[in-house]
Amino acid sequence: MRPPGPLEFSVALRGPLRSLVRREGVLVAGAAGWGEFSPLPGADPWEAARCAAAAREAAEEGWPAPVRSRVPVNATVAAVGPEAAAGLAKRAAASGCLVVKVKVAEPGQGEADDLARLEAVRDALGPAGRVRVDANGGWGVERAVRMIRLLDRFGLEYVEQPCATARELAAVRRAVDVPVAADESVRTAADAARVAALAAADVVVLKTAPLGGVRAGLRAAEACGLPVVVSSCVETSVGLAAGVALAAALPELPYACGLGTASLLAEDVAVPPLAPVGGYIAAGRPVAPDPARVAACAPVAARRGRLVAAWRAAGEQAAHAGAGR
Ligand SMILES: O=C(O)CCC(=O)c1ccccc1C(=O)O
Ligand SMILES: [Mg+2]
Repeated sequence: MRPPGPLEFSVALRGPLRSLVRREGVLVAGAAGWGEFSPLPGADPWEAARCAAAAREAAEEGWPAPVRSRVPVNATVAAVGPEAAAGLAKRAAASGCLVVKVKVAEPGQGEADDLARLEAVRDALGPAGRVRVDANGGWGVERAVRMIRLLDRFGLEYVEQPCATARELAAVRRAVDVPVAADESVRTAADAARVAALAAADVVVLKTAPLGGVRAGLRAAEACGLPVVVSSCVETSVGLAAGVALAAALPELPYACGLGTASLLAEDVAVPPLAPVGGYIAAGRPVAPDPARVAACAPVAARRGRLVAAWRAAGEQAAHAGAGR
């Protein structure tokens, strides 16, 4: 039987994560299963090509064998007010997830907002909880050093992408005791090696879609020789399965992964969603879209066809560039 053609989806987030309010893309089927193509808004054509390569790998090739049966995950808290942040952290803890990543350095907010949010999350989790922060490159070096020292009152597991560039990350890392994680600074295996060569990070965050797939993620981990955290781009459960496959195949996995993001979407294409139970996502569960859910997640009529066209263009670009290979 011929696999169904690419299926378009458009789903809102329950609340904004930075400027991200909606995720759109296509689900593609192949001999190995299902892949998701959903580059983040603002992805350049090369990144979109790597996203297409990741989707093609998922659909056509499948993934390397897992070396663990389950993947620990963190909960993700957007730059919301302290009451809302405490509520989310309590829900995470009650579900068995004691690691929470908190967004900081939100444009338009100040130090007091970050401090209040961190205090609320720390109080909600209690001493057994672990808290990490993600600035998405929003601080300069001086501000980062100052904020990291202030926020470390609440005990930071690490600080993700405090500044925009790898050189700035290195300067921050020399000045603070809190481990530094590189996210936006790593979109290729070469980037991962450069972060390591610059001593810019203690931890590298890897995302399967912008890297070009699970195998590309394994190569990036090897290229840097640093501990890695696998994180999502807030994909549907089909895309999250690739992140789980990477996390499950890595030789070492010392940190909880940012893959517990199905709950950030208002709707999903799979039943049940690929969500954590007791703080872990089971590895190796094949995820296929549910036809009724896909129909419910279809883009409005006026926008149909646009996402398939983007997928085809990115696929051609990937074939030329050898993305993900
Ligand atoms: O890592 C997590 O906890 C969730 C994923 C996340 O934060 C994220 C989601 C979409 C785009 C960027 C990011 C990011 O880590 O910066
Ligand atoms: Mg990040």
